[in-house]
Amino acid sequence: MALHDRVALIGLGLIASSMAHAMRGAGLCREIVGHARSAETRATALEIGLCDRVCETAAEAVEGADLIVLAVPVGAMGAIAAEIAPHLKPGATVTDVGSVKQAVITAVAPHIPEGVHFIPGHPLAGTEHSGPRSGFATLFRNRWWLLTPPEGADPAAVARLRALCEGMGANVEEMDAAHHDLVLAVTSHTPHLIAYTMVGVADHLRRVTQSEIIRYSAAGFRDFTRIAASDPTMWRDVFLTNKEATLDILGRFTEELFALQRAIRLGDGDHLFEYFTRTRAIRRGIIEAGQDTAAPDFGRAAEATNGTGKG
Ligand SMILES: NC(=O)c1ccc[n+]([C@@H]2O[C@H](COP(=O)([O-])OP(=O)(O)OC[C@H]3O[C@@H](n4cnc5c(N)ncnc54)[C@H](O)[C@@H]3O)[C@@H](O)[C@H]2O)c1
Ligand SMILES: O=C(O)C(=O)C[C@]1(C(=O)O)C=C[C@@H](O)C=C1
Repeated sequence: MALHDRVALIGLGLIASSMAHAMRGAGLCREIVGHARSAETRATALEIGLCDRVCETAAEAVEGADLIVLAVPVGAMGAIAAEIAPHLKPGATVTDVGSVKQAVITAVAPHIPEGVHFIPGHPLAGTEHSGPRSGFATLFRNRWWLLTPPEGADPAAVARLRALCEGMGANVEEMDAAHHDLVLAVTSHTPHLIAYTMVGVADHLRRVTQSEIIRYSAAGFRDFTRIAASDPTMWRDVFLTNKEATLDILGRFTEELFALQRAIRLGDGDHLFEYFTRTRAIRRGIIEAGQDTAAPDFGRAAEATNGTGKG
């Protein structure tokens, strides 16, 4: 079931390499051409069989491709789009996998020539690892893949991309890019910032307590360290480009944190108990819905901000 004959992967890290494995495994394309900036990554991609061919430039890689996947950090998307634009085949589809959507659209869309489809996307799946060796075929299985097609996008091109994502095991949902950025600020971006901060706090303490932080690391903190080991370039770009929504959610987070801090100081056990009971119910609800690994609750996130995106 080859949905696209030739797929060009621009950037050969965790997401692109997982796509290569998944597309190959399911026979979703005939040929995979790849490009990465470094010669070392290109050599690795060939050595482990990620791509049929690798090219030194992105422009070369997209020549004749039916589907082009931009799988580089969000801040690098615009420059890549400018470079590949003159080389895109009429009728081809360009998508991306960036964690932020509005900024990618602003950076990429102006470069896409008439007759080429641009359908932004974001798989809600990942790990703290990066690079061409970190990918695996099942990464997207039972996870969401959000598409944010612009108004008037070609339905056939959207359907083909949707089928590709589904062929890799993902559940596809379409949504507006601004809504995407708000939802992800709640479910992914702010949680990452909190993890980075907590590990930073522990790092400062480590200087006081020597190796105790490492030695007595409990499960909760270990989970934070996994998240905080994620790629610094990728996450720098996420916060720089999803600034407004992240600051909105961070403001709400800070208010709630202060309320909990106050309850602790005042010995207000009822407040703490009620709060923790509510959060436990949310976790249980997610598990009962069978979505413990995959799904943010899009409806609830919108409601929490009055559905306006501004709160
Ligand atoms: N890691 C995750 O959990 C995850 C999940 C979903 C989406 N994403 C998004 O997918 C994209 C790729 O992330 P990844 O985890 O595969 O990253 P990665 O670090 O594993 O790979 C990134 C690739 O982009 C290349 N690259 C970096 N800067 C570049 C530049 N300036 N110009 C050209 N190429 C450049 C790197 O050489 C590498 O090949 C990002 O936009 C990220 O936001 C990541
Ligand atoms: O599991 C992880 O390591 C992730 O952080 C993956 C995760 C997420 O927050 O869920 C991170 C960023 C992406 O854009 C999508 C998925």
